[in-house]
Amino acid sequence: MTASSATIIDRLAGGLVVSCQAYPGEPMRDPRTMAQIARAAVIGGAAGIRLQGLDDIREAADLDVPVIGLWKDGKDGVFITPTLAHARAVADAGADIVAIDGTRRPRPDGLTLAETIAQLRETHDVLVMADCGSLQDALAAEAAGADILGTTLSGYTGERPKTVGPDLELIAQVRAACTAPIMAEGRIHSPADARAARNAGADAVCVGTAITHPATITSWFVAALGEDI
Ligand SMILES: CC(=O)N[C@H](C=O)[C@@H](O)[C@H](O)[C@H](O)COP(=O)(O)O
Repeated sequence: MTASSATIIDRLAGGLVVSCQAYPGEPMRDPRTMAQIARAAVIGGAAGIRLQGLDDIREAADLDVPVIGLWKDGKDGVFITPTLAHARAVADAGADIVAIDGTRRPRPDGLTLAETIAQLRETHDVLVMADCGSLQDALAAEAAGADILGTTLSGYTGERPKTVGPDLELIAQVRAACTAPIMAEGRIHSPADARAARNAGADAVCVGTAITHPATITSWFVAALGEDI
């Protein structure tokens, strides 16, 4: 790890990363809008920002916090920065950390996770966050050379139940078995959830929907108003 890589990890330690993503067809799906939300999150104290899509990453070039970039291609199976080519493009767009699918599933380009990380490092000086779905994924991702282990895909790959809040059990399992920094991510919907994720052993916490997806947040309130008391 280079000195600058260590600095980036240090800057995220103990902090909140805000994931700013809008989905295809949604009104806020616009790189400028996502960059504005990212800047607002930084004003609020975000230690890092997670952005999806090459244009969104480029648009946020002026942020002075580390940017975790990814490129979602597809909706099923391996779709988070699924190939080496996607990973290189995310790095070229300016991400400090490239988030890639960190599961043990076959990748579309036929490379293993270890080969992907090694070949990315031959061309780019970037950190790699492995988006994992289970302890087995995290162990394999650490062995493959990932710099950060994310719990991003817990509940989405069939190996773990989709918990109502964050998968605290998985965070604790990864803490006990791995030494790489852990990013708790996925269904962290409140400050209390974020604190619980840290208490379970996460080094940093990434929140998306509960901060940056107003359609979902609105639906939570609407559902609550529709409940009988
Ligand atoms: C599973 C998947 O595709 N996760 C994506 C990864 O980038 C995003 O859709 C999530 O919003 C992000 O992980 C943050 O999680 P949450 O929005 O639950 O705070």
